[in-house]
Amino acid sequence: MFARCSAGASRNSKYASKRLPLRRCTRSNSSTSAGTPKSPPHTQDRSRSKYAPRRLVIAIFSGAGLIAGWQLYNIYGKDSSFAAYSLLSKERVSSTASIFHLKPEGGAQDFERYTDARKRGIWNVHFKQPQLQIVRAYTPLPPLDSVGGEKQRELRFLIRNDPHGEVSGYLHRLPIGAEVEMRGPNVEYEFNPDVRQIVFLAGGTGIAPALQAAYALFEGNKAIDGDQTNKDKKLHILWASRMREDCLGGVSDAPPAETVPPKPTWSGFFSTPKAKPPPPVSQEQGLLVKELEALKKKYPGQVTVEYFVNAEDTWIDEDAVLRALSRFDGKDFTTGMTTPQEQRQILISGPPGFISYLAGPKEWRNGREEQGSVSKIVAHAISKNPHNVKVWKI
Ligand SMILES: Cc1cc2nc3c(=O)[nH]c(=O)nc-3n(C[C@H](O)[C@H](O)[C@H](O)COP(=O)(O)OP(=O)(O)OC[C@H]3O[C@@H](n4cnc5c(N)ncnc54)[C@H](O)[C@@H]3O)c2cc1C
Repeated sequence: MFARCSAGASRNSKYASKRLPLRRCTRSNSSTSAGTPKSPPHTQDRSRSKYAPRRLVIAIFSGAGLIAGWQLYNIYGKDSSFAAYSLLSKERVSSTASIFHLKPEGGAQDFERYTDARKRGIWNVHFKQPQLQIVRAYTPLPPLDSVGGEKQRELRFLIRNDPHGEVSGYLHRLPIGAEVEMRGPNVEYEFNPDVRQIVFLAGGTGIAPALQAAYALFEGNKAIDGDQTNKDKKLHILWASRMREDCLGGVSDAPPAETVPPKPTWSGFFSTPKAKPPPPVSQEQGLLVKELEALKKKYPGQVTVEYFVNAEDTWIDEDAVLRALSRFDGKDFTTGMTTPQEQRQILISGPPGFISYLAGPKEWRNGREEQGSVSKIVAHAISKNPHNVKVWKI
């Protein structure tokens, strides 16, 4: 909507500036055309001198208006307008998802906005399906350490191919080199500088915001915090996938020694313990598992990951969230409820059903999507091991 307005505005101003000399030209032509009674020269001079100051004022105001309009368009309009990106490559992650690499076709200034968003928190961009004129949000993956130079100006996206989906299907059908229209960034969740420890519950492509969280947490305030403060930060990711192929070769990090508080003795009477076969470990690692492993190497002891695969009957349940909460209990947090809430956060990202299953649904109020109350698994886990923790559904 905004984009169309700004595109129109820029076109109009272009036309306006072209029309202006044309009008003047027509007027002067008509005054000299054959058959039209001519005014005596002295009358023409007088009327010219009479109108000259007014014309000058109009011209100055029009010019100033055009300049102001152009500045406003640059400041406000551009953020919501679509920019052209070209599709460089697609890397297959699994039978249903690929990582897309895109490069801006415009100048470097277009990319600065994304560099800033990366440091702030969780963000997305909109892709346009041009035939249907519909847009969908997608979450850029953070830049890889292994790439430098021009490649740092690429955007990467993990995109699931929904066989019946309008935009994801369109994107997956695009050939390499195709142009994609994108607008953004939309910063969805900005980290408070106080944040120290995060438990991230990710479902499916919700791993992309988890990787963004890692980047913003460790790299975002690096210059301000310094290396020592950065070393106190921790991120624990619980990633649930439908199939093992989505997280091939992923092995969960062991829970901390002092883990789940003992269950009430009666709990075993009412539920038969599920015997879960250990997941088959593949020597081969999926692309995203490699990225998570690289993060663990870069921040040893600070990043930990647990994998859950629905097809193997492993789920993020109350025990898993309780175990994750116990990772919060570092030396800085023994004071319990007195620590500021922003320091410890549980972030949840994935399809609406995943968020709803873990913490209750987000709610629509007055045409806006709001957080809704925190209930279900996450609320029960917090009540069993009380923490002053902020919960945010992404
Ligand atoms: C903030 C945000 C970030 C996101 N980031 C990512 C990301 O990084 N990667 C990613 O892959 N996705 C991401 N998504 C999801 C993405 O925006 C799209 O929702 C997703 O790709 C599906 O869009 P689509 O146009 O392909 O499917 P749609 O056309 O919207 O269809 C979605 C599903 O609904 C079904 N459907 C459509 N119409 C009907 C109907 N009338 N009756 C019954 N069923 C119907 C379709 O069959 C399909 O299965 C994100 C979403 C949000 C909100």
